[in-house]
Amino acid sequence: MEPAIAVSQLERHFRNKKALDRVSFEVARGEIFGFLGPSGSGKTTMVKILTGQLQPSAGEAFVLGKRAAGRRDPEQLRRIGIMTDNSGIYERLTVYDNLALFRGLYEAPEKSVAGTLESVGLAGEARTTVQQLSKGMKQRVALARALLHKPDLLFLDEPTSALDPMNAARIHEALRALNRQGTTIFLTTHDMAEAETLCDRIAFLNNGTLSALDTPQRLKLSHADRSTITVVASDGRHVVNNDREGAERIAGWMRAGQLLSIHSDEPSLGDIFVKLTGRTLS
Ligand SMILES: Nc1ncnc2c1ncn2[C@@H]1O[C@H](COP(=O)(O)OP(=O)(O)OP(=O)(O)O)[C@@H](O)[C@H]1O
Repeated sequence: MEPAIAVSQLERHFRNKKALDRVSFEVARGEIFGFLGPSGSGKTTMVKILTGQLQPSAGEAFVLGKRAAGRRDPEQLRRIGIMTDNSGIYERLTVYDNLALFRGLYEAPEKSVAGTLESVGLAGEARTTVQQLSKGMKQRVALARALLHKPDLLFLDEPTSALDPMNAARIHEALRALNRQGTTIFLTTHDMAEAETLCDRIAFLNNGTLSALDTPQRLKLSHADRSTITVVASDGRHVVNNDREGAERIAGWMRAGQLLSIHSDEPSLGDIFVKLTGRTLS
């Protein structure tokens, strides 16, 4: 099956600034793919190119088999969903009326409004005016709008930025449910925890170039320090060498019934980003 997204040697220049520089990657159908990078690294520029809002300066990008050409293709727009921020949500309309408006544009069935509100946990707020909602709820209205027509591919630019953990978790839950039903998800974030819990694979973007692309697990394993092991015994925490002598010490704690836990020294995604780029993610 052709990939959901195929990007090859993509570049975007703004005057003398290279926002994206020879970026290549593919996103398989059914994946949740995370584009991770600090502010100004080029994440939004990539989303804009893939959703037809911006023309690339060089290279190619294909979305659901069609070239992303820097113009809005109505047929393609019906197959993708885009959630960038809350803009485009009408504050003075009710939650229901906001979605009903977009349902008309997408030619989605009438019952899709209630079903979508249910899926993002807003069924009880259908008659509430948007301006009365909390920030987290507004963000869920924006998500509902992007999901309404059951897109094959969903683009999310910082979907949970500035949300409290509870609201972020609600959005994550809705995204997982959608993904289980077959929607491919491309999300940008600078939140490592979000990338790690949600994404099948992640790409690290730094100054417009990709510096790594893999599953969170493989990235962590490939950068793990295997020379030491952390042991928690009943007398405290110990770092032992990963060798014969270390094994003897661990066996000693086990024999004495004092071993509580053993951990390999895995770096966090943030640590790996710093190691690869010399920059932090925030
Ligand atoms: N329309 C534009 N004109 C000039 N420069 C731009 C334009 N859009 C983006 N840039 C520049 O391109 C670079 C990448 O910007 P982009 O918005 O893609 O980053 P980002 O990773 O999405 O950042 P953030 O996380 O802050 O949203 C930045 O240096 C930005 O200033």
